[in-house]
Amino acid sequence: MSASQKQDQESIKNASQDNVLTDEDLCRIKDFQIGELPKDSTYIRPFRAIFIDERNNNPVKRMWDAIDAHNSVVIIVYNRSTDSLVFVRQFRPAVYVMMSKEAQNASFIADIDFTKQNPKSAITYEFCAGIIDKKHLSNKEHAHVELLEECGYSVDINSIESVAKYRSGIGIAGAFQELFYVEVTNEMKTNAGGGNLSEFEFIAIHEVHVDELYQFLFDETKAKEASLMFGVMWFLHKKGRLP
Ligand SMILES: Nc1ncnc2c1ncn2[C@@H]1O[C@H](COP(=O)(O)OP(=O)(O)O[C@H]2O[C@H](CO)[C@@H](O)[C@H](O)[C@H]2O)[C@@H](O)[C@H]1O
Repeated sequence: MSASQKQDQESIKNASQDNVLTDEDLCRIKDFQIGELPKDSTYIRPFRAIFIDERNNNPVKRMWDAIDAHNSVVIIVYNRSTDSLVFVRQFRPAVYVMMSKEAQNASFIADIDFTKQNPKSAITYEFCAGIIDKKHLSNKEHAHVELLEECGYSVDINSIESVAKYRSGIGIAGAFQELFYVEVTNEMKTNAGGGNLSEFEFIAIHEVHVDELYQFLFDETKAKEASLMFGVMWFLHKKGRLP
């Protein structure tokens, strides 16, 4: 490793510890390419469902292409000390690919010229979240671990409440997701958060004051997931803070 690479790594590590990651820190992306998905991917397995549809007593053989993806937990984190919701930000390769495809009006992802697209636009705004990948842990325990790992808050697990259970990506994935809610204070922060470096997670914390949440939701320059839109609306309604 060169001296400048070492310096880069050191500055990223320090920024992560202080939790003052800039957009440049979050996406130092080079040589972005599209590769083949291996059949034994740990994260997603595409498949074709084949079945007989008997509607109108007229049996037809049908198929549906889909993905076997992990179930997940998502946590709405309200910081009472700052009257804000705590979000995480990270570079999302899938969002980058789709944004680039749209920007270049490309028919296929293989046609995208990634040298023309700034990866910063694919730094998303998300609730703290994680895949359910440990059979010995409950969904709430997964949420408890993610809150400490990504946001740095150590809370009593009993203070985490379940809000809703639903399916995500019903057209192609249908994966289960459980949404939780927890309240924290600055005193509960025991580490800088930022994610699990051994999993290459590299996450910035971003708080949005409750008075600005509604506007934040409809700011189309900030990439977000539908579950975040639902979770924020639920929170504003519950707290009587809808504008
Ligand atoms: N497809 C993939 N390819 C390669 N590596 C992968 C991968 N998915 C996960 N990983 C690896 O696993 C690590 C941990 O992932 P998490 O459990 O934090 O889920 P993630 O935040 O990606 O998605 C969570 O947050 C988002 C946003 O809320 C939800 O959509 C999602 O359902 C939920 O699991 C990642 O840092 C990465 O190293």
